[in-house]
Amino acid sequence: MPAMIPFLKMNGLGNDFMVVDARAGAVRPEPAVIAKLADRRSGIGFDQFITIEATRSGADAFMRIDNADGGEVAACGNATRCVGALLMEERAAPAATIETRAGLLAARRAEGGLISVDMGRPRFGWQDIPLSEPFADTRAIELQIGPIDSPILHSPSVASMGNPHAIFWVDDIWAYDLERFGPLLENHPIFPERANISLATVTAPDAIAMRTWERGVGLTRACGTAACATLVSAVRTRRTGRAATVTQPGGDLRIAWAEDDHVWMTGPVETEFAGRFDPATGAFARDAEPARTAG
Ligand SMILES: N[C@@H](CCC[C@H](N)C(=O)O)C(=O)O
Repeated sequence: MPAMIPFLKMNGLGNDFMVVDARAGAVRPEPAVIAKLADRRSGIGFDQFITIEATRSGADAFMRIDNADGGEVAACGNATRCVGALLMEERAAPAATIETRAGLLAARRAEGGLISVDMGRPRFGWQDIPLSEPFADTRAIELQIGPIDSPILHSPSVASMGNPHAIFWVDDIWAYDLERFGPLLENHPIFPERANISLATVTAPDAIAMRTWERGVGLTRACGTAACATLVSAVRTRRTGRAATVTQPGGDLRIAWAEDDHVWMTGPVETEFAGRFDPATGAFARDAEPARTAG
């Protein structure tokens, strides 16, 4: 009989996660098993596999993030809210600190049952994104797809929120086949670690609409770090003020770039169901009981 490990299925604005508590003992499925579990037809179906691990850093826990393709990455805004909500609920505390590969992130409860996370400082240097060649100004880099004299998409802003983002400013975010252009841009040689690709438009000085092709995932209903990267890029290019509602297909996030350079993200979390899985094979079963936890 395989050792079946409990998991929660959670989401932040429809950006969904399989969340595993590995604080009592390591749980580290092979990338192929994560990809199998992420499959929306035959598996549980999710964008990221999230592992909560013990840490000695002083934070409440370490959060490991694997994309649906099984590749480990450093940052995930929506999952940080979910894990923050779980840790706060567990401790009946108003705040939690989460260690990630992108740094220590603080989560706290906000009005209306929402969760706020300090996503840290954005970075804009070409080596920070990273890009494969120097660019002095990353507010609009030389990158285009389509005919040279009439490009379809061009001159994205780039930023790192612990992970690489490129934001193409367009008039209509639905006028482009992101499923077709996303993979081309994600894997463009200018991005040596690949990149998350967003289309964004400013709808008011404090409102942005956007959608994202996530590295290692594909089209998502929402991406927290992309929303943060887009707001700071909008400020740098004088498109918006320092706080805005960012609307994605899954709903709204409130993003604010504080004067101390930290980016705050506020939004909902939801727990969908609980289950058990075998990390060696990817076999899984959904619990009959509804999950009783955060969100
Ligand atoms: N959904 C996330 C981002 C997850 C990681 C991303 N796909 C990457 O590869 O960097 C979010 O909410 O930020």
